[in-house]
Formats: sequence, C-alpha cells, structure tokens
Amino acid sequence: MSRIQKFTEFGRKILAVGRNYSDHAKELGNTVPDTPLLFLKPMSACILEGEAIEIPKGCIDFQHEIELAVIIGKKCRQVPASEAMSYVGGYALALDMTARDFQREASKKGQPWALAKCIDTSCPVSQFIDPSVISDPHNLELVCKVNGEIKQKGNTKDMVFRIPELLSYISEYFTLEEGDMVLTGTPAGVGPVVAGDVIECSLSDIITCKFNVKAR
Ligand SMILES: O=C([O-])CC(=O)C(=O)O
Ligand SMILES: [Mg+2]
Repeated sequence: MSRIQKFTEFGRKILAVGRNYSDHAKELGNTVPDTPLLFLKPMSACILEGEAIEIPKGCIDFQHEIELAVIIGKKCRQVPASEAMSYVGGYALALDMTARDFQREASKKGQPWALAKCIDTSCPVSQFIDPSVISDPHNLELVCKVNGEIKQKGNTKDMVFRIPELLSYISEYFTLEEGDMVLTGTPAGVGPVVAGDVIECSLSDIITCKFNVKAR
C-alpha cells in the first residue's frame, strides 16, 4: 500500500467547506457565501469502515452530511487555481457528521462550531480513491442512505466553489500538506441519525462505504 493510501495516519488537518451546495444552504435557511466558508476538523475525528459513529453526549440531532473529500498529494501554499489540480493526490468519500443542535446553539451565541463538527468519530471516511479512476471530479453522484432509504442524492457538478478555486483560496491562508483533506461541502437532504442506524454512502459507481451509528 502506498503512503498516500494511508492518509488518515499521517495527514495533519481537514479543511471543510460549508454551504458549498445552494440546495443545502437553502434547506437550513442559510445564504450561499460569497467566498468559501471554512472550518477545521481534526484528523482525530476520522474513522474508517469497521469503526462506529458515536452520538456525542447531550446531542439530540446528530446529522449525516455526505461529501467528496480531496486528499492533498504534495505540499502547497498560495497556489493559483490554474495549477491547483496538480496538488490533488486522491479522493475519498467522507461524512461531515454534525451535531446540528450544538451548531444551532453555537451560531446563536456567536461561538465556534468545535463541538458541533470536530468531535471524535465525526469524520468517517472511505478507502482512498486513486485519482486515475476519476475522470471528472465535478461530475460525480453522491448518495447517502440511512437504513437503506435514500436521504441525500446530489452531484459534485453543483458545487458553488469548485476544487481548483477551493484549493487556491484555502492555500492562500493554510499550507496544505500531503495527506491533508479538503471536504467540499454537502448537497441537500441532511438529517438526523439515531443509535442502531446504518449509513451507507456511494460515489457514482466508484466506491461505497458503510458505518453503524451507536450510542456513546
Ligand atoms: O453545517 C453546515 O451546514 C455546513 C456544512 O458543513 C456543509 O454545508 O457541508
Ligand atoms: Mg459539511
């Protein structure tokens, strides 16, 4: 196995983009931002298949957000959009698990989203996807099912800010390093899960992954 395939073992950070699909921004009553809305998730939030998603203590609205993750292949800083794709080392399918009640409360108080977005098990990821199997990262179908029922069905063509723009914008402020991840936002259909649920995700016919949800 090559080093990059084990990105969760050595990558240092996850940059996540919020409200990057207008249908999702709208479903939560938010506007689409003029510039990418960024937040960080720690790599310690990542789990791989076989590990369970844990509902955090006190959370009563823990929601799935399926997202395409871009894995950085080599270190870059302040890259122009025209060169950004050469720093992509691969992809993964990810879930940006979100304690929506904590997020609402934090937003109301003008506080950060740490407890809503960055907690343990809040970033389940699939196996590494080699970039050679993705001819166009902006035409991939994202499907998220809960207990076999389709909840989210979107396409990466609907991203507001596309991968080159995102990498250029992010790398203006953050050095991106091999193994770091960029979560590119979620399409509409987010919703709550409870203990015992099974979340299944797929990216076109390229990859699937499955996670069980359990109580703390
Ligand atoms: O919590 C949110 O709605 C922001 C976010 O992560 C997304 O749009 O993917
Ligand atoms: Mg998200």
